[in-house]
Order: sequence, then structure tokens, then C-alpha cells
Amino acid sequence: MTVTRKGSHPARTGAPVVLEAAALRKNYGDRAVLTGVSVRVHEGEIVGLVGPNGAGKTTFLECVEGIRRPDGGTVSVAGLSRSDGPAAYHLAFGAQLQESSLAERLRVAEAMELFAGFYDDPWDPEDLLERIGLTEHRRVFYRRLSGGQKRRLTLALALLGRPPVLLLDEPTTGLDPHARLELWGVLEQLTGTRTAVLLATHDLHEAQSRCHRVYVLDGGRIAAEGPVTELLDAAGLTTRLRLPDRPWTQGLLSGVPGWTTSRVVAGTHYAYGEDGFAEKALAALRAGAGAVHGDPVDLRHVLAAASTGPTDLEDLYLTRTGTPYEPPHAPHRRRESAEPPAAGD
Ligand SMILES: Nc1ncnc2c1ncn2[C@@H]1O[C@H](COP(=O)(O)OP(=O)(O)OP(=O)(O)O)[C@@H](O)[C@H]1O
Repeated sequence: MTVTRKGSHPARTGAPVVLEAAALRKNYGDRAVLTGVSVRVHEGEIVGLVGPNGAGKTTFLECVEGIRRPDGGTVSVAGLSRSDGPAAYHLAFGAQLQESSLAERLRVAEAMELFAGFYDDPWDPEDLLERIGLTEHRRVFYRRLSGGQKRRLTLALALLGRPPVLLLDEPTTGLDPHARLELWGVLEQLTGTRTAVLLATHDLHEAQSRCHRVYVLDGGRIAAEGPVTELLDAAGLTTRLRLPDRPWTQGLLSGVPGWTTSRVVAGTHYAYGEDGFAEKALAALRAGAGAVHGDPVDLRHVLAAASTGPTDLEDLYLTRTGTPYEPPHAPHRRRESAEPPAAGD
């Protein structure tokens, strides 16, 4: 069987590099949270940073943004680094943090005008509000906006300076499907004009369908990097067979030609392999497993529950991090900072 997968984008890795983080390290106390993370983003690229809760995604973005001071490694954005001074450095990128807050009695249009004043050649605030779907709320106080509207406003503020690089921390969390589409429309328009986007997300479907490349961060290190389809093919993860786990499952499947790896999560066995593996595995199950474990009723149950399909980023995530994918849900909790902002910000 030939497998087709979603989410293949023409590579932009030939374009100039606009963000380069090399061997970034960060400790909180004696706990190493980033252990040498290197990330590169090219002009016009949308790059996803995915990984389990606590993997270090926000810490990485905050080190790039200059909110945290890394304990090692280097960062440059649009050719600038923190040593060029915070004012110059902060013009190199627009950032939308995981949590942000504005004065409660600031109206949407006032916030846009205020922030536009920081830049020599800002985006027209009214045009930006229109594109991001906030025009009808332009006179609404910040405190009266819904969570999703606040996310849209903070994204618009990040875009105002027409930055060459956008750093977004879970930009679609809390947005309704229509707002998500609007947001992706704006981002894709921007990347058409060479803006680069690096975004942390838990939404693997968006990461796969919208990003040119992903970095899978796990335990403070990069566990995988590249276009999703290339990563899956290179790892021999073309097809997935999912079935209830039994004591004999691993032994039987690992002997099937084309098998690559398996993970067991909460009693379900996820077996991965190259093209054709799943069909061979099912045939092996029908032919041999009854003899192996001697319980035909249970084997019928296992076969009835088995399903096969092409792999996607969820499978890469599971095999690389050992953690099953959790779909995105409610807006993120507020995190208390145990560390003051880095000096100079
Ligand atoms: N200010 C801080 N002080 C101490 N520990 C922190 C601080 N910020 C984050 N951590 C810890 O560092 C680790 C990485 O956190 P971080 O928020 O970077 O991960 P993440 O991948 O963004 O997680 P999530 O997906 O939950 O947002 C976590 O264990 C977290 O508890």
C-alpha cells in the first residue's frame, strides 16, 4: 500500500537564516531545562516547536526574546544579538507571549496606536485590526475582551513593527476555529512577504499542516528536527498499526518484515513500520498468534479492535518523546515566575 500524508510544504531552507540559536543552555536553580538547544529559522519559514508540557519550549522562546538570560550558547535574530543593546535587538522580532496583559482600561484601538508609536514604519493599526478581525471591537476596553480576542490583540501588537521574525507561544490556544483560520491567513500572508515565524504549539495538526519544519523538544533537548514527512520516512515510520496490547504482541510484531518500533500506552500497542508493514502484521496475527498464545476468542477481539493508517506528527511525537499527544484544550494557566527578568530588559 502506498501511503499519502498531509502537510508537505516546499522547503525554504535555501533562504537566508534569520534566527539562529546555537547550543542554548538554561538552568533553573540546579535543574537543567535546556541542555544545548540549536534552532535555525529561514526567511519566510514557519517553524513549529512541539513537545510535552515542561519540555522547555517557553523557556527557549524566552531566552531568544531576552526575557531569560541563557546560561550558555548564542542567539541572533535578523543579524542582531542582545549585545547590540535591547532597543535594537527588540526591533528584530515581534513576540506574543504565552501570557500577557495590558492596562484594563485601555481600548483596543488605543493599545494599537500606543504600540505603533514605538516604530518608525509601523503597520497601519486600522488595517491590522481589520485583518485580525478586531475592527468591531476597536473601542472595547482590554478587560472586556474574551480570551480569544485578547490573544488576537496581542498578536496584532507583535505584528505592528513589521518584524522580520515572529516568535509566538501557543498562538492559537483559546481561539475558535474561525479565529484560527484568520490567524493562519495572516501568518501565511506574512511569510509570503519573507517574515519568518517560530511558534510553540501543542496543536500537532496545525504544526503538521502549517509548518515547513518542526523541532520536537523533549527534556530540554531536540529529539527530532525537519519537515514532518521527511522525519517520518527517515525513521521508518510510514504506517501505524494500533491494537490492544498482549504479552505476546511485541514478540510477534517485531518479527514482521518492515517493523521499526513500538510503543505501549495505557494498554494499547502502537506498532510502526515501513510501507506494507501493517498488512503483513495483520496477516501474521491471523496466521500465527492463535498458536502463540492459544486463546482464539481473545485473538478475535484483538483483530476486531486493530486499526491501521498512515502516520503523522502525533506518531513522531509519541515515538520520540514516549508521551502520547494531548490535544490542545483550554487557555493556559498563569505561571508564576521564580526568576526576575534578565538585566537590561
Ligand atoms: N521561572 C521558572 N522557575 C523555575 N522553573 C521554571 C520556570 N519556568 C519554567 N520552569 C520549569 O522549567 C521546565 C520547562 O518549562 P517551560 O514552560 O519552558 O516548558 P514548556 O515546554 O513551555 O511547557 P508547556 O507546554 O507546559 O507550556 C518546567 O519543568 C517548568 O516547571
